[in-house]
Amino acid sequence: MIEARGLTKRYGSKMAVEDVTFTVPPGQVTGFLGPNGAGKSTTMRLVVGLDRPTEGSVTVLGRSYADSQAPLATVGALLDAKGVHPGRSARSHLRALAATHGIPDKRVDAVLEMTGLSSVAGKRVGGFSLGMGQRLGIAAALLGDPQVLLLDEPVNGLDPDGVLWVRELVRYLAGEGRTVLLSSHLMSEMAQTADRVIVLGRGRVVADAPIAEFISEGRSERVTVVSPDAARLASVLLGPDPSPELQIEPQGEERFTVTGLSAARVGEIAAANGVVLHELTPQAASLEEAYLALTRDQVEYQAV
Ligand SMILES: Nc1ncnc2c1ncn2[C@@H]1O[C@H](COP(=O)(O)OP(=O)(O)OP(=O)(O)O)[C@@H](O)[C@H]1O
Repeated sequence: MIEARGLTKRYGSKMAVEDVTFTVPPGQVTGFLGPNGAGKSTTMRLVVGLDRPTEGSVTVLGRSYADSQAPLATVGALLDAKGVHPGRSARSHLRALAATHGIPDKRVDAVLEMTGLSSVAGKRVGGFSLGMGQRLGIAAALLGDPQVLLLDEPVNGLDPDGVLWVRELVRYLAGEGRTVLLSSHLMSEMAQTADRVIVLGRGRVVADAPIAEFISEGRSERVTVVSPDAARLASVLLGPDPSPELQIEPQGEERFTVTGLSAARVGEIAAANGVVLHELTPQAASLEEAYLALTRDQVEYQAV
């Protein structure tokens, strides 16, 4: 469990994180989302004590990280995969890290195996691809067999197999009762990995909810309709006095989308009016749509 209460971090006049309060529960994967510069990395650094909050507090398993007796066994973090000496091998990097934290060498071999790096463990890290570097960062995060994992953009640079591997790994770890906080800009991946999401915008929490609730909130159902009699059906659906929630967007001569009516209702109205339907497809809202709608006004660096 991670608990942030009124967490605030100012760099000079720049407010990176402002009055952030959230709980990351154990046994689940929590996605951490937000536009560039929203404050995700700063928050993660505050969790592991790499930075001190200007105000507020954050605890991991009920204690501040600085008070932790065995920090690597409490929190495993992937925050910057580049912080490794390029001349060292993957194994010697992990062994050095293990030695300074009193972790036995056999755990190094176990995490090399878990992250698929056993065959390249003796190679210089400087020659690693971006994806191999990410795997090594994840191996280091797992070294202390931690109860809490913080992974900042873990799938960055991974190929599709690697992305799937991270998804299965974090789901497995959460299934064991661990706390997992994961940031990513890949929304489709996040939708398949996370149980809940916390969204930051300009340093503040703008959403904190189970993923299904976050996706469905405030978004009405959308239905794609294809009919050889599309124009007539559209005007029947609208009726003489259309409600403001009902929207019809033409997409060519025979196709349109309806917002504000269920697929069942559209089908019933079509049947009652003798309109032939070739397609009637409810469109599920996506995490990406929900995220973009929420963060439209929260973007710090916007292209003009
Ligand atoms: N050491 C620092 N000194 C000054 N400003 C900083 C520092 N670290 C972060 N910031 C600023 O704080 C804000 C939040 O940055 P942060 O890196 O936490 O965002 P982020 O959500 O992780 O973004 P990204 O998705 O781009 O990684 C940004 O405006 C950033 O420029």
